[in-house]
Amino acid sequence: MEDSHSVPLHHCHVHKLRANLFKTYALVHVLALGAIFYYRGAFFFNETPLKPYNLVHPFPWFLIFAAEILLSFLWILKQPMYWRPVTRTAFPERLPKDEELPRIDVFICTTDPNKEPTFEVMNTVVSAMALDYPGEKLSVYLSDDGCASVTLEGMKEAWAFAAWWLPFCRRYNVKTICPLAYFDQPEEESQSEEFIQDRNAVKERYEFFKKQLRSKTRTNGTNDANTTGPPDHSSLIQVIAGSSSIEANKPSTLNPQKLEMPLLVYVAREKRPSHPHNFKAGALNTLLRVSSILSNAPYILVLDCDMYCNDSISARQAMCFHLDPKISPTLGWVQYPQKFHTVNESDVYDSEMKSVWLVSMTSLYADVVLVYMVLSMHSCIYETLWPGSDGLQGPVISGTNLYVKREALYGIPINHGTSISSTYDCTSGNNLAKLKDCFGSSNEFIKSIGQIHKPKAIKDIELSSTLIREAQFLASCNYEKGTKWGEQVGYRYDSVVEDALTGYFLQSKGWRSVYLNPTTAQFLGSAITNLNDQLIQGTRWQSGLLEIGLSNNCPLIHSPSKMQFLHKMCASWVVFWSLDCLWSFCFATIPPLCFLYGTPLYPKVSDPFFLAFAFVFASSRLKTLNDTLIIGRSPRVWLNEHRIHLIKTVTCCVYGSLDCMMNKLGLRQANFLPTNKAGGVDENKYYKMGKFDFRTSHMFLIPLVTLVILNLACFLGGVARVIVARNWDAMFAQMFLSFYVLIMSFPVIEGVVFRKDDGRVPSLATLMSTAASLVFLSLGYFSLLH
Ligand SMILES: O=c1ccn([C@@H]2O[C@H](COP(=O)(O)OP(=O)(O)O[C@H]3O[C@H](CO)[C@@H](O)[C@H](O)[C@H]3O)[C@@H](O)[C@H]2O)c(=O)[nH]1
Ligand SMILES: [Mn+2]
Repeated sequence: MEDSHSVPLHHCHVHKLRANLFKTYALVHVLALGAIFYYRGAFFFNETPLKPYNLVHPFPWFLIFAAEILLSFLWILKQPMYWRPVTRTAFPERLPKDEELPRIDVFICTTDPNKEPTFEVMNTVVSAMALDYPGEKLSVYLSDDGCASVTLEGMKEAWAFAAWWLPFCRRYNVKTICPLAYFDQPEEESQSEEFIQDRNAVKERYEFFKKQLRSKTRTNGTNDANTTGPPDHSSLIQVIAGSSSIEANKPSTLNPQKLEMPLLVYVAREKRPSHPHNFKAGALNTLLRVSSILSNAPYILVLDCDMYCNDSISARQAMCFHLDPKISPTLGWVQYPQKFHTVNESDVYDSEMKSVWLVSMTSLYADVVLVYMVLSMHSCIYETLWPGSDGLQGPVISGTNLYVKREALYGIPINHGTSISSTYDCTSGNNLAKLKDCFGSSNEFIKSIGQIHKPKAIKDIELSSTLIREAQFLASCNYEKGTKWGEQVGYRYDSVVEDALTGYFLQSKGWRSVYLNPTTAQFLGSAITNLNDQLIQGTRWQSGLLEIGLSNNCPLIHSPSKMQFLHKMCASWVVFWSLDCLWSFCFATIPPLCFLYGTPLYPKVSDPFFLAFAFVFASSRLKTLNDTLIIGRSPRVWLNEHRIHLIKTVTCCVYGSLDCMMNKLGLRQANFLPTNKAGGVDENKYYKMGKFDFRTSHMFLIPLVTLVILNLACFLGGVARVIVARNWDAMFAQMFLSFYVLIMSFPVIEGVVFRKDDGRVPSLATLMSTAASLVFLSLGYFSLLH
């Protein structure tokens, strides 16, 4: 052990030059911001107004100024994200021997077999079992919130297939450990005879596995009582174990002497209509408790059912950080990015979320800044959020793909370190009573806390009926009553983005995290490739984030907090993201209306202030284009990312904020509608063609189409007016912006006017939006021309 620690297990590279370049760039933009504020402010204070002030109504000027101030405030909040960019590398080959590695529990959540196809979910399960980690130290738990028999049956099939798959992966050092992904790849050539034979045998077994699952889904997938009515069932926990029949026909080469299979456990917690079940957070907390009495690993890999382990090394990479004595006392989690295997080149919905995970650190020297000031409704978020926050105190929990420390989730204060077993000793009655108030009444659970770091061989667990009964008790819906689960212990319940809430809460307690983005994608998921689900998901996120922002958990005011001020700023920007809709609505309506009615809002081309706007516009466009090209994407991808952000800002941000307000006022209950991963051929056909699929609710279409029609009308009318009045100098900025907006909105215009297929914007939505834009036009007429 001594030896293995003399060389570092990981390396952290700080990009100082880039940070400095970025700061310089930001400074120039702040100066431009100052110029713009002066230009706007002078309107209210200057006795002899500069041109074109005498032409302008104070009301739109005031609104646009307010929008710019809000925008600048939000922009400032996120700046620290770029001040210390870092890149990390792990050296798993330097880890101590396998015997010295800690145990890992894998938690996978699924909820609805109709939306989350069982075969794909089981591929996630098998891929997690196949991680390159000692089998006796790995346990995989699946939480099935749907309590569907097809899922339980699927688990048994998965175990049986894993008994073939794992030895195959180990023997031939297979890197792509998800069977679905592996067998989708072209077959490797020039392999040994033995390999080819084994691969064919495993492939045959895989086809059988697939057939079994598909037929089970057809026969009982949708007929389950629990997937139709409200959930009402007791808890069901089963340790999946193989039978000897699966060994039949297995080639002897795939029967190694020393292969331990990981423990595999199916958990469906109790659900009753009268009890809130707190969605995924509730499911994860149940898994925390159930696993504590079975395997009780100190580290937990959390996965969504739609995210499989693509490569085998992630567990060892993560341990390079968790086992580094320098950082491990405060290290809460190691976060990997979410990458997707279902995205295509054009990726019209930016399903890949390039801005969050992908944009390479090499482009961190610049950012979108004042573009917001001039660029009507575009919220072009090309930032590198997670890599950047790693340079502060670490990325927030991002739902899936993280190796988190069990202690951190239990709310155990940092620095207990070695004394955890004595602090959580339940032999003293007084102590025990206190612990029960916090963690609930299970003695077994409380005993397990003190034993987190004690070695425990999973195979030694005596899977007695008493233990299973205890696990069922831990998974019952009354267990958390009167305890601190969901408030101080486990994942938090007060937001549907439980990941961000829990992450910020832990960071405020002093836990730190790291972001690891190795070249080979460690996890791959199925991205949402239809507009409707994108908008539903976006609305849920915005509602959940604002819920955090407007509560005591808001990172900016939460106290006491061990978050640095700069980190608090960035976290606050994330939770107030939905406020983008306020300024974007102003920008989407006021400049075009003023253009139509001949009211200039921006400096003349000949005015030096014009330069400030023009500089910001051009430099930020070039910067974001550069970001896209650097990660190897085409300019078309850049355009698409703008477009989808435009759409989401005027839909998800608006409805997310409304949803949050209604939750707060008690008019609505929080809801976590899982996204549909079953996307049929028909649903994906437009995505594959690189076209938008407007088959979504009118609620989403109307604000979007209204704004586009309004901008189109204003552009046409405004240009006519400029031609007549010959004031292009004063109106150039607005004319250019309207034109830019139209280019950006082209898919919507196409969906309204040109498309004839079923993915077009329905006529009713167009009609209602036209009526709404007429209202805006008349409002503009009365306020600007009267
Ligand atoms: O009542 C529920 C609802 C959802 N889930 C599971 O939660 C996961 C995420 O749900 P999904 O429909 O895939 O939502 P996404 O919007 O894709 O999830 C993102 O956003 C969530 C927060 O809203 C995070 O928890 C996720 O990790 C993150 O990937 C899935 O495995 C679901 O099966 C449950 O277990 N119980
Ligand atoms: Mn998902």
